[in-house]
Amino acid sequence: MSADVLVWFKRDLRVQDNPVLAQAAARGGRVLPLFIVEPEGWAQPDASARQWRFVAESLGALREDLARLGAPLIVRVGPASEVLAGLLAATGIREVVSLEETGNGWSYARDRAVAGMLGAMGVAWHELPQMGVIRRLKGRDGWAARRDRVIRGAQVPVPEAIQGFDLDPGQIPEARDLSLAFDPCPGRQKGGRAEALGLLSSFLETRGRDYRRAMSSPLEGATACSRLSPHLAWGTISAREAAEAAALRKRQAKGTREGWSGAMQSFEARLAWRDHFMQKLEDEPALEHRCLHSAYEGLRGDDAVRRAAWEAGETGFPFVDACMRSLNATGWLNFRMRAMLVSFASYHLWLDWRATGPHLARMFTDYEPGIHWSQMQMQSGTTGMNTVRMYNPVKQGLDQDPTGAFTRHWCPELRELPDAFLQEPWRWEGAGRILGKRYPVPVIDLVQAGRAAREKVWGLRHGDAFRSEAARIVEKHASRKDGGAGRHFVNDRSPKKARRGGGGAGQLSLDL
Ligand SMILES: Cc1cc2nc3c(=O)[nH]c(=O)nc-3n(C[C@H](O)[C@H](O)[C@H](O)COP(=O)(O)OP(=O)(O)OC[C@H]3O[C@@H](n4cnc5c(N)ncnc54)[C@H](O)[C@@H]3O)c2cc1C
Repeated sequence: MSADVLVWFKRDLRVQDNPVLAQAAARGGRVLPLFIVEPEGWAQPDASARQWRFVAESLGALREDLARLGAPLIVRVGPASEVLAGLLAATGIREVVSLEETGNGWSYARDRAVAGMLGAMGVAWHELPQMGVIRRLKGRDGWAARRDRVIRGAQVPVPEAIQGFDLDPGQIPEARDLSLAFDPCPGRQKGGRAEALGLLSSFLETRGRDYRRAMSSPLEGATACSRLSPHLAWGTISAREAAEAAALRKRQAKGTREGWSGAMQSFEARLAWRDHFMQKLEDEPALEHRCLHSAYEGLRGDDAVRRAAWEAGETGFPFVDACMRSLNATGWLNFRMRAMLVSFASYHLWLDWRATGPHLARMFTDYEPGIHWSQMQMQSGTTGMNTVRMYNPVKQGLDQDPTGAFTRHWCPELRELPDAFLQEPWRWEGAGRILGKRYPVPVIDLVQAGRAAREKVWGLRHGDAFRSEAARIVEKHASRKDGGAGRHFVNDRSPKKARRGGGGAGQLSLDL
């Protein structure tokens, strides 16, 4: 029997490889494709105008794609429960279908409220699995193989046509309509399916060849990385589409010596990390707010002055400042530079990851709660199971920006500094002309702050109680050797101790 269905688009803003749309169309009745702009969600501390603008562009493109199928996207502004209740009452629809969302705490609470409301109305809500993340997972054993099966599976075909409802499509609001704070981002990536496809093909045709070598360079990484992250975060392209294209590229490159094979292998691995980290938040939503290992609770605090300097790219450490200014202006940074910004804030500035995480979340156009909060904790050393990695920003600057071109571009105040002193201007004889005048004096003493952090962190990583809690965390969240390659597909634990079931109390990797 055919039935009318409301399709609630969330972070799956595409018609291709979209099981939600396909399922609704298969019911044979009319389809109401809906996106709800929830002002309360956009008022959360992790949301920003740059993210909204990306979403708004993606909604415009989705609206056109859906219109071609026969039913343009309906956009409504308001609390999800109210919008859904109103449309369901007006149309008589009795079924809602959406993807399972692994979002922040706010969206989790919103979904529970919606489930209660739909249940009370007697409306069925079908939430479909979102690719590699598995809801109500019993344990990590076998997870990677299950994830791989979904990602390597066939794409879901686009429905040939859908029949919609005669409703006002509604305006896609501007950032100012949502009272979002001023957020200039001249280098922001654009939203929309065509942008995603363009990035995928240029990555696979040319840009990705040097992926392995160049991904950690602040200059080259912006070109050599896929730049698909905001598109994957908002679903203008599916992870399965990206993985399938990468696998095809790998097959085409077989036998050639062009480096594509290795590049694609690394790219596929990162697509798997995406699901792996999102699975952690799915399994433990509290990790957005609480240290995974309780021993780290209350260890650090907030310091408004240090945090403001860090957020503005005014810490007096040129490479840190260049990375932050670049992020603020473009909405993107490569993995290593993100990790260094967090490590510097958490260890040298001794700031709690919950104080620094919201700024980074807002600055990332690609903000994806499951990756973000897992990584914030990992790079702050609060998981209890990962190698503690403290980056030295001077060494990182010298290693990753050997010519100083990136640092000078984002910190033009330092242009005249000789290369040898660019990352440590305080050591230069002419420092008095610049420091405290055009460029800040360092906010901390790097050596002392590093030593103090090391001692505090070391002091905690001992004892049976620490180890038994760490072992529980490894059991629940760590990768297993079951992804097909016979090894951990992501190195997400301290290897020695974890292997013995002790939970990785040992390693402190210093980058000094
Ligand atoms: C503190 C911190 C916060 C982060 N927050 C986010 C976030 O909010 N959203 C986000 O998409 N990524 C986040 N990352 C991971 C990573 O930095 C970005 O995914 C990557 O830089 C995006 O660029 P790209 O699309 O060109 O990546 P590529 O290198 O081309 O990788 C392809 C895709 O794989 C996934 N991926 C890549 N690296 C990782 C990783 N280390 N962990 C999980 N997935 C990965 C992403 O979906 C990415 O788009 C964070 C990393 C750190 C250290």
